[in-house]
Amino acid sequence: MTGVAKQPEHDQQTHISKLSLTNFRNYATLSIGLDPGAVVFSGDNGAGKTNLLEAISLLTPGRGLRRAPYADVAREGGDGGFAIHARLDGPDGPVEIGTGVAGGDAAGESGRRVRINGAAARSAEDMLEWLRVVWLTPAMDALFTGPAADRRRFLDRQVLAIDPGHGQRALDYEKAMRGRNRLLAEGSRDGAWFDAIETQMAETGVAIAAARAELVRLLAAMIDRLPSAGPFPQADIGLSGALESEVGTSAAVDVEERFRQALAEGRDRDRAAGRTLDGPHRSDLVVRHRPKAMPAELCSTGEQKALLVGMVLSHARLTGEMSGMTPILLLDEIAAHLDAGRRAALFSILEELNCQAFMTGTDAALFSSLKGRAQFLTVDHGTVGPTI
Ligand SMILES: Nc1ncnc2c1ncn2[C@@H]1O[C@H](COP(=O)(O)OP(=O)(O)OP(=O)(O)O)[C@@H](O)[C@H]1O
Repeated sequence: MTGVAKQPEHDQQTHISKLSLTNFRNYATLSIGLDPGAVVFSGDNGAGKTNLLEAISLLTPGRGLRRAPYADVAREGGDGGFAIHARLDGPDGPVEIGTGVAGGDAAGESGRRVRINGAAARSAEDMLEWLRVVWLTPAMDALFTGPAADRRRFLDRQVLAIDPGHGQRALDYEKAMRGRNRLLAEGSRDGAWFDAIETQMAETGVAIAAARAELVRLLAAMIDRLPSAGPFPQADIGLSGALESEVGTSAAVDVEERFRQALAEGRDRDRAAGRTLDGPHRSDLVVRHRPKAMPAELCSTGEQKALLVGMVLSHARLTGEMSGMTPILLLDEIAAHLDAGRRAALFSILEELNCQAFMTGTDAALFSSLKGRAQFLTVDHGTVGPTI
């Protein structure tokens, strides 16, 4: 344990009141005070707006919203390390979270450190006891049309927000599967090794499928709460994986046994393919635009964006309800993709969610309806100050 008090258990807003960066991307040093509610970062292309959101996204486990190697995150010309420090203000008083990679850690890949109130955290997952962060970036615009791996990642990040053990489960499954793939590539016929690995894969794989199926069930119910003729359309969501559909109808032990048998029976086929062909690493998130009764990938760019915003806002609501912590939202380049009506609708939903929401854009004017209701900051190549 970290030796710090547990998370607050009531639904109240936690917000970042101060963010400090050292050698992070294009920031040598930065320290800014932040308001609760909406915060708008505006500035030219390449000024460092997304970098600020990325820093905040690294206050959760994982590689942040760009999924960048730490060596890329550390400032060019620095000592190879970086640090992010946030002061959180919430119902239980201030909490200090620090994370980063020490300078001189050549590859920067040995893992970043996390400190909570000055004490070393056991793992990055400990940060989830204090804050939840939900993001939407332009890179996600291709979520419905891009590779299934991106949708699985999107899904798993959402599961993580309601079930912090999911990250470890996914790592354990990956590790076991890589072991099996190595055996397949070697042409091994060592039945005992295969049996041991496949038992592990069945156990972790079914747990992953069950967690995803539960998330989809909860998220679907939350999406149903979006107004039916609103600016962010309702979506029908489901999972394509066989395991995910089985876990809803059979006992986990039976599904586990069937998956273990399927893996054992599929050894020859997988040996020929050179990799494991069945399992939760192949399943997909299937999304349909409900009002149009159409697969999301066939919808227009704007329709896909509106669907995505609806799903992300529903996920934020779900995270708040499940964790008891109102999540912090990161909405990169959000205004550019939404018409004035949808922007206004988004801003009022953010107010209703009562969350701290960071939004970026090159043009602060797109956020002018938030004047007096948001903090406006101008980002200028390594510095951040109030927008005049
Ligand atoms: N490791 C690094 N060290 C120094 N500078 C970096 C590093 N990584 C990225 N940058 C710089 O950060 C800037 C990009 O910042 P960012 O992506 O936050 O811009 P932005 O304001 O969101 O721009 P846009 O409006 O174009 O999306 C670029 O100038 C890039 O060269």
